[in-house]
Amino acid sequence: MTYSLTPDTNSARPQRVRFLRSLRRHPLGALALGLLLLLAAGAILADLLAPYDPTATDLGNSLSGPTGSHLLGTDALGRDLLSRLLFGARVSLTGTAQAVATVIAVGVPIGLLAGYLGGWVDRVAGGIIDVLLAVPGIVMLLVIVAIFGNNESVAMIALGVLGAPGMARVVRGSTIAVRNELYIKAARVSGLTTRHVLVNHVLPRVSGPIVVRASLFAGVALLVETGLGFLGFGAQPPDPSWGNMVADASQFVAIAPWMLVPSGATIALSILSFGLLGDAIRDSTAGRARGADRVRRKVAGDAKEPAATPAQPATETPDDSDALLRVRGLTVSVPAATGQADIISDVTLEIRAGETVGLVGESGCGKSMTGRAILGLLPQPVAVTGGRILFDGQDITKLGPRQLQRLRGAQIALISQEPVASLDPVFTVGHQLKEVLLRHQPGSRREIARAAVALLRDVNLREPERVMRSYPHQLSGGMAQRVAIAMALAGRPRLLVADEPTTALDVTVQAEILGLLRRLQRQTGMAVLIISHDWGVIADVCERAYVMYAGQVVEQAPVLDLFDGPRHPYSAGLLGCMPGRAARGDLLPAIGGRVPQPGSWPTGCHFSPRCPIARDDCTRDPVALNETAAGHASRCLYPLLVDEKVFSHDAR
Ligand SMILES: Nc1ncnc2c1ncn2[C@@H]1O[C@H](COP(=O)(O)OP(=O)(O)OP(=O)(O)O)[C@@H](O)[C@H]1O
Repeated sequence: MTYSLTPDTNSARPQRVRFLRSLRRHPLGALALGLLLLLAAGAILADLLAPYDPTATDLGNSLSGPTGSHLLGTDALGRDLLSRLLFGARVSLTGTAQAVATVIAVGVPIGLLAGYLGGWVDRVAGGIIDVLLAVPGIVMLLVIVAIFGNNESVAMIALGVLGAPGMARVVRGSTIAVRNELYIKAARVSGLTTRHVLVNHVLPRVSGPIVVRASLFAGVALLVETGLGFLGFGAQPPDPSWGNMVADASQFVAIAPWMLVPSGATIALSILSFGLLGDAIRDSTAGRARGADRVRRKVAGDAKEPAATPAQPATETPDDSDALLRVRGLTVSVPAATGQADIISDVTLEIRAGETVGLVGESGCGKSMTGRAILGLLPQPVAVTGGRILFDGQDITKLGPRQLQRLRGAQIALISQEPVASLDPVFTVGHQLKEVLLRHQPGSRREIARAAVALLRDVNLREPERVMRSYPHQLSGGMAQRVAIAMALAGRPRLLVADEPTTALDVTVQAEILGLLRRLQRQTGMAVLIISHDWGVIADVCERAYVMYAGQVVEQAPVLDLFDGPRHPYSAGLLGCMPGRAARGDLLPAIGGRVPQPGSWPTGCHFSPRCPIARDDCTRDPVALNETAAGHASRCLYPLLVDEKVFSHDAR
């Protein structure tokens, strides 16, 4: 069944209302908009409003100032200046509109694609922009006018093309900023096409700078149009344009200076109005951006550290033969001065269908990069440089962008630690949820809306209909995370990657979200990879866990085995740092030092410089991940020397 949903106009309306309201704080902007609308209306209704034929001469009444019958006076041939001004507006404003439309049509797509896609597209766009910027604009325009006779439309379109690099640069810069926002990544992960994400999510966010730039460019275009008219190009006498009216007036400026006032003042006021309007729009969009930042800061500021919760029984370690996801020897690198630096190295892990597996470690160990590699979402210039990621037998590292897009959302989905930031602030929850549902399942408008409400109910959101109508900033952190989970589930994924899903939430909400994930995992049978630095989260929901340190998996085991008997000093150290595991009255132990940066990993065991039981041979050769018991492996040469007391608070 095919159908289309009518766009959610709710989201556009508040923006318009906000802009109109903000004009109240910018009386000059409002005045400018009013004047421009008046001029446009005058041009459109010139046939009705003009008191005289603009070309009709009356030699007995030439060069008169303002009179009762000629409100703005007459020119040297006795033609009515008001009528000529109204008809001339058609020529001048049409030329301006042509240039502005061209600057938008050429500059915006180039800027969007360059900013969003980056890489070679950005480089090619940069080259085109540089070439266009090197062209001397006015000379080019005169050449074009000379070639195309007096076809002013061609000249104004050419002006638009010459102005496009400026627009492209503004759009590119704004797009790069928006591209890194979490909700754009979330939209990509949910399987939406690049075109859809660009048009529906990026474009609305960069529309402010586009309108500002277009408004300022309109002033320039009007100046150029009237300049061409003044030089005798474009509309030819007796037809009026504002430019040729100025040219006519300049011949009689000594004997009839008034004649210059109507056309000159109209041009000056119009250019000024475009500038003032641009300023007003800029102020209004800057206010909106500040508002969005405040919401984001509030969410981040409200975040509290989660607390530990009791462990659940672990299951047996699965064998890898039927694993849904098999990561084998994965290496991810970034270009560096010395060639390339590995960010993660030789990571091997697996997750079976229906299993919940944890990936735990300090900040900077490479957990998120592992998750992103699984989703095919590594940020440029980071890239997979070794190993395989087999999802249901298919190597993800070999897939092209389109195939990856089909996989994301439908097969593998993501939820992140910043739920509000992962939703587009411009659209209602309902709009975004329906958009993702529509991507994954056909259905009538009514069916999709019903499915969206059902999904929100599934994630325990009370009053789902009200939530559908809400904007992201109207949701609490917990509600936003439930919405993000609903969106991730919309494509019925077989694997869910949850990157720190509860870090930004307070303790009570964290427990609710973990409970929800457990229930959904049981109901849907999907596999879940939970990335966290918090053992409490791992213990609460995971059956097995992988401990990462400096880009490597250093230990893997069922969660209970890890808690009972870690076999790597790093895991032991991390577990020992948990407040709940220290003896009453004791200072908390700590692991001295820091995680080494990619490119400066030590030879041999990466953890050796911080390890209290390290020996000489630990720093000699790379250490392999060896099985210490069934389903339990450690990258340590002395796993049996490890116990939780290898660290003390003195290590600080
Ligand atoms: N875009 C990037 N380009 C180059 N290096 C990066 C980039 N993003 C992250 N890194 C580096 O990769 C390493 C691993 O980062 P990653 O985000 O995977 O760590 P993490 O364990 O998930 O930590 P956190 O919990 O803080 O996100 C870090 O040393 C980081 O500096």
